[in-house]
Amino acid sequence: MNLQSLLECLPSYEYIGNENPDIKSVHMDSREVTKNSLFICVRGFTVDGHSFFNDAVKKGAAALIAEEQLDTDVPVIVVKDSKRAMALLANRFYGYPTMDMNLIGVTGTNGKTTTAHLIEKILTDARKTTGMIGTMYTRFAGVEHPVQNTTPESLPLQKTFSEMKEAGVDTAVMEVSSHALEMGRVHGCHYNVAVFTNLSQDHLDYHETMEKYLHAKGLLFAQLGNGYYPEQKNLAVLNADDEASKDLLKMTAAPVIQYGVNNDAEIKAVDLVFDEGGSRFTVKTPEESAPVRLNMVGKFSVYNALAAIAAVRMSGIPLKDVIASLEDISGVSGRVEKVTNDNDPFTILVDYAHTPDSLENVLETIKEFATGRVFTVVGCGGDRDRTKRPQMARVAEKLSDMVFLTSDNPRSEAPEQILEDMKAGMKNDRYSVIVDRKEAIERAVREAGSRDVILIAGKGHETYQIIAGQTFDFDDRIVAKQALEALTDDKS
Ligand SMILES: CC(=O)N[C@H]1[C@@H](OP(=O)(O)OP(=O)(O)OC[C@H]2O[C@@H](n3ccc(=O)[nH]c3=O)[C@H](O)[C@@H]2O)O[C@H](CO)[C@@H](O)[C@@H]1O[C@H](C)C(=O)N[C@@H](C)C(=O)N[C@H](CCC(=O)O)C(=O)O
Ligand SMILES: Nc1ncnc2c1ncn2[C@@H]1O[C@H](COP(=O)(O)OP(=O)(O)OP(=O)(O)O)[C@@H](O)[C@H]1O
Ligand SMILES: N[C@H](CCC[C@H](N)C(=O)O)C(=O)O
Ligand SMILES: [Mg+2]
Repeated sequence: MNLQSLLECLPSYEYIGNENPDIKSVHMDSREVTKNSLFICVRGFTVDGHSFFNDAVKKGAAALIAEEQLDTDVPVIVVKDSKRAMALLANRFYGYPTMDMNLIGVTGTNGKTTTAHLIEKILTDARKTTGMIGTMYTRFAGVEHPVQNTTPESLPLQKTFSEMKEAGVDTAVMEVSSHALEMGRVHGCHYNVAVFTNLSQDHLDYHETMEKYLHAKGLLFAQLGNGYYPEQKNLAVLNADDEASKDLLKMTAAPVIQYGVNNDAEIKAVDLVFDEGGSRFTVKTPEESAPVRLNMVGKFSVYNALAAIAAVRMSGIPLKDVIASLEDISGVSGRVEKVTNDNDPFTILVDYAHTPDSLENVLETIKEFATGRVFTVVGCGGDRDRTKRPQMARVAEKLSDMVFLTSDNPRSEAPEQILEDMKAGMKNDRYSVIVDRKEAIERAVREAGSRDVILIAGKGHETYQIIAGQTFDFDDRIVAKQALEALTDDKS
């Protein structure tokens, strides 16, 4: 595509000159620039992409997008906000790929990854060609690609959509983070369905207040088509039991369907019975009712299942098939994942709870069925919301017999300081502070007795730990298994 044609998507820009090079690729990282490409200079949180324009030109960039005039021989197109411009350019360069597929976006504080997986499972069982973008990976055409963000920046995102389109993807399911919505990463994505899981405290380091955090989530619903045209099917799926839905309802012009357990909802679970392995309930839709056996524990899993049922309403998949798919799932990697076998002396669960609300939900579920003591190994991420630290510690203490406060991903922060912040939430002394996560897990395993449950929270599927900016191999499940084996070896 030639430069002038590419630029047609921008509402305004400044470009003195009339060169019109053919643009073969678009990049936001100078290290990835190839010949005859367009390089977009982005001012980041860490570095300013403008400082790499010379490198980009040396590597073959034929034109630059920047927020200021740059001293170079190639055309420089000056825009007000290069990140916003990038979203529009990426969409145009890759041929507006989301116009040619169904796109389901899932947002909310907790449950996005899980709900997205449930939706993906229902759709693939119904023989739809699906794509998935989220915290754990980007997955389509049978291949998983590693990711850096839950929702990627617009340029890699639109590239992925175009690859999905090429691979014949009919429906893409994606997690949409509040950061992505706020920063415009999903600007220009054509959503058919937007799903809201819930809202509770997280990310206040970035959003500052719960109102602004909710506003960011609302952007997904505001971005949804308005449903005025019958051929343009759109649906907003809201959680009737979450207060925030009242605001989200006002932010969308699309038709709305609500799901819930307590309040009135079109998709409602009634007669809930919980057990150690999951739950049984009856799901009621406007047309029919049907029994469900869910093999994922806790009330929060029921909400995720209801959200998934509502999200696939427009796909035409019969409810009985939807339920069969949900009943076939025993969980998502790193979410309430059992490390131990039935004949082990106690139970070890690895879970991705990294907010006060998710930790509370998972611990309440564990407590309901635990016949022994509950031990919790937990930390908080560095360079993230500090105010959630004492809250998470408090929740852990309230619902556990013993807490091992330890490091999560300290990132650039001092682990000891994060633990100090957590300690501020503790009201009694039923806890130990063990900075090294491996040691903390080993201690919990050594101290657990028969029938006890150890919850290792916060890192779930993660296979790494980031300490002082460096990434090390670390997997809670492997460390726990090794600790358990060491224990068995000691005893024999
Ligand atoms: C705070 C934040 O959102 N940071 C994101 C941002 O990084 P940054 O601003 O630090 O980038 P930077 O390193 O300053 O680089 C600026 C520009 O210079 C370019 N560059 C850089 C070096 C170089 O040699 N050449 C070059 O051209 C970079 O490609 C970039 O275009 O842009 C990067 C590329 O898109 C993101 O990967 C990165 O996410 C980081 C990893 C992150 O941790 N983000 C979190 C806060 C986040 O977004 N989380 C949400 C999930 C939240 C949830 O749980 O719901 C998410 O969607 O992931
Ligand atoms: N609907 C829910 N409500 C509250 N907590 C939940 C819900 N679903 C899952 N959880 C808890 O939250 C944890 C994270 O779940 P999941 O990974 O699905 O959320 P997420 O929204 O994708 O998180 P992230 O923001 O990191 O992408 C789970 O391990 C579980 O403890
Ligand atoms: N998407 C979340 C994941 C947090 C996972 C936790 N292990 C941590 O590192 O804080 C975030 O980026 O805030
Ligand atoms: Mg996720």
